[in-house]
Amino acid sequence: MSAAYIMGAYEHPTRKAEGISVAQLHMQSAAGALADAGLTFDDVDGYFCAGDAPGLGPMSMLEYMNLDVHHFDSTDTGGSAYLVHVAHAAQAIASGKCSVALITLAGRPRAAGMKSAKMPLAPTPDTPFEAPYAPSVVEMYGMVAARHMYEFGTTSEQLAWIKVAASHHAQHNEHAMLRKVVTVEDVVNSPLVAAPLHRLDCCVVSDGGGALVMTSESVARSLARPLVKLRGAGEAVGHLNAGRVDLTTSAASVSGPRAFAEAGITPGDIKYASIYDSFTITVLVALEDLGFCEKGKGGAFVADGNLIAGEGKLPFNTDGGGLCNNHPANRGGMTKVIEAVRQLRGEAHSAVQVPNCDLALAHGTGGSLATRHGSATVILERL
Ligand SMILES: CC(=O)CC(=O)SCCNC(=O)CCNC(=O)[C@H](O)C(C)(C)COP(=O)(O)OP(=O)(O)OC[C@H]1O[C@@H](n2cnc3c(N)ncnc32)[C@H](O)[C@@H]1OP(=O)(O)O
Repeated sequence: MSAAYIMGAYEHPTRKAEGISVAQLHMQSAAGALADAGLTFDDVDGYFCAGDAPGLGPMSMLEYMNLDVHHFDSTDTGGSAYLVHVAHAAQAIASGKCSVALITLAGRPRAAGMKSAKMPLAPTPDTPFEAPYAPSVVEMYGMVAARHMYEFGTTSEQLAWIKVAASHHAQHNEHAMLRKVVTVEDVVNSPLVAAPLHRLDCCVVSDGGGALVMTSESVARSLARPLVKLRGAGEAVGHLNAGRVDLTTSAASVSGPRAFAEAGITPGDIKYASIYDSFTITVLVALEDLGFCEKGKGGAFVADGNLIAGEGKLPFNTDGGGLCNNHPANRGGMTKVIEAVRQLRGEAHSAVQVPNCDLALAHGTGGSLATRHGSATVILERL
């Protein structure tokens, strides 16, 4: 496959979008990413969005943004969709369908008063055993955490370290929703939302958006921005219903190895990792499944600050992640790629910038690990 590069990245600064529509958030994010790349709306010939886009997805947004594209894609795998889009944009660029691909995300659940952790999941054909109980998403992840504790002895304190690390990073992010540094005690003493997960084990509810611009190699080399190349990508859908009960292994165990094989590297080569963090347990399971540690050893791996930039072995989510910074539209995958791009360009906050960051991983999860879910992993390289 010929090379594709992420040349523009933009995270909308708002966290509460009063008086601004979802379509406007998409468009403002797109404008930010294009300006970052040094391109304009007229340069875009490929467009990617998911179910958060208003109206009929690409049809409505192409009209709204007055884009004339040769190729579009509205694959929706929840929070992992935007990492799938990165991979699909690269394929479209490689096959000559487009040379400047725009990917956008936006939403305003906070302004709309939605607390998805407290809302019952809509019944779908693939959740026949769970739907009758009308669980919320955090209750589904609570089951995963409880099972991980039962199988491997993982503790609430170990999970709490993930929020602690995110908060250490968020204190430096002027846009982060939660900038207060928290302790393990703060997390385990916060109210239980769905046992064993506490309020501070959860991501924030935020409004906002984000966008990425991917280009062909020839366009990339004509721009005055650092070259961030897609080196490998993997995607997978996990099904955990119909009697198959393994709540502690996710589809990251498939998407991760696929991405590493394509990139020709191993987890030990990764200098920075953006890991989808709807809840602390989402991170822990992904770290194991991506191969950063053995299955069952995630608790020990994340403890004692191992994910904190400058202190631990694997700096993660240095923008504060969904746990503290931003989980726009209740879908965090886009921000995972954006912070990885900042790290590779050397544009992360100086307090959290990883020295010589040349290889980064971004991982997205969509859906619920306790049932069906989509995983997408991308490995990015700074040339
Ligand atoms: C694959 C996937 O995994 C897909 C997904 O992405 S699923 C994830 C989708 N998103 C969610 O589920 C959102 C999860 N979070 C929530 O629903 C809510 O934040 C929550 C239920 C955890 C808390 O809501 P709440 O109990 O009503 O708290 P709220 O009244 O808003 O705030 C009370 C305090 O807690 C704080 N707080 C709220 N949410 C917090 C959070 N996530 N972390 C830390 N503190 C939080 C507030 O800042 C506030 O602090 P002060 O009293 O100091 O002002």
